[in-house]
Amino acid sequence: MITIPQVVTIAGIDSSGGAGINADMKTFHNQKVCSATIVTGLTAQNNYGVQKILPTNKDFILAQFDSVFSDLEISAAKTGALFDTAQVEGVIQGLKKYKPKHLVVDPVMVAKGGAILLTKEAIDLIKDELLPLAELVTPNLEEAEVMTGYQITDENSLLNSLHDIQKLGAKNVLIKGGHGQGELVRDYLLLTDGSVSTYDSKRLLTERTHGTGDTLSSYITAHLAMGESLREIMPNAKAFISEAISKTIMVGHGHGPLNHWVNIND
Ligand SMILES: Nc1ncnc2c1ncn2[C@@H]1O[C@H](COP(=O)(O)OP(=O)(O)O)[C@@H](O)[C@H]1O
Ligand SMILES: Cc1ncc(COP(=O)(O)OP(=O)(O)O)c(N)n1
Repeated sequence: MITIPQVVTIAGIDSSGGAGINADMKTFHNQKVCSATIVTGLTAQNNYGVQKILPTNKDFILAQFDSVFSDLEISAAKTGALFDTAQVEGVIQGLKKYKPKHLVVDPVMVAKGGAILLTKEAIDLIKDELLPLAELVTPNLEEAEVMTGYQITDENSLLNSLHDIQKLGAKNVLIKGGHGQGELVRDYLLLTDGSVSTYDSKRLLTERTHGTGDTLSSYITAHLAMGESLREIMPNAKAFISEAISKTIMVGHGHGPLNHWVNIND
């Protein structure tokens, strides 16, 4: 008998397969954890952008929580696109009921093409009630600015943002630097003990970065389920995302998807 860590992604489906639940499941499979899904919405989406959104209703979200948690031994969960207050409420209720050991909140707000994946009202609910449940929250630079209400213009304001987001209740905070400038992409991690670590990688000059945030947060979730610490996970997570971006697969146009086959036979 083989025992495999079991995780769940609570997020939206991307019809083109590059982001959302689709990217999460490919990453989980790559990292050899077994993934369940709680679908918060469907998107008619491709690498040009998001054409249409159909959120799932709250009762159906709760029904999926009951189905998944009454059967599987879920040791880690992650959230992605949550769309509106009804979906966020359902997710908070489900998480409070089943209390997964590890929770990563990826506060997805806007897709690469500019489509809004979270309403303003829902952002407040996430800040007030979802972040206090999170072991880790993983905003990109714009999401961090929305959460704090001020702009990140330099190292100082970035460090302040890490601490201010932690004050909202998330135990650990990772601000991702993909949308920044310069030759290096720097991610900043603030841990519960107050220490800040930075993780650099070469900025890969490509538009084909659809689903980078989902892939990073699901990689981290998979390794939390395996019992690793964030300090152990982060260097490997950065190496994985760089590989998945650099070994380009030519699928679709615009912001094409990542290569989730990298290192699969290791
Ligand atoms: N062009 C790039 N080259 C290398 N790494 C990148 C690049 N863009 C994003 N990343 C990495 O991908 C992860 C997701 O970052 P980011 O793009 O900021 O998030 P999101 O997809 O949520 O907007 C981070 O670890 C970041 O460092
Ligand atoms: C259904 C769905 N969920 C999330 C996203 C955004 O994915 P993310 O990895 O944060 O970033 P992009 O690089 O794809 O914007 C999405 N597009 N669709």
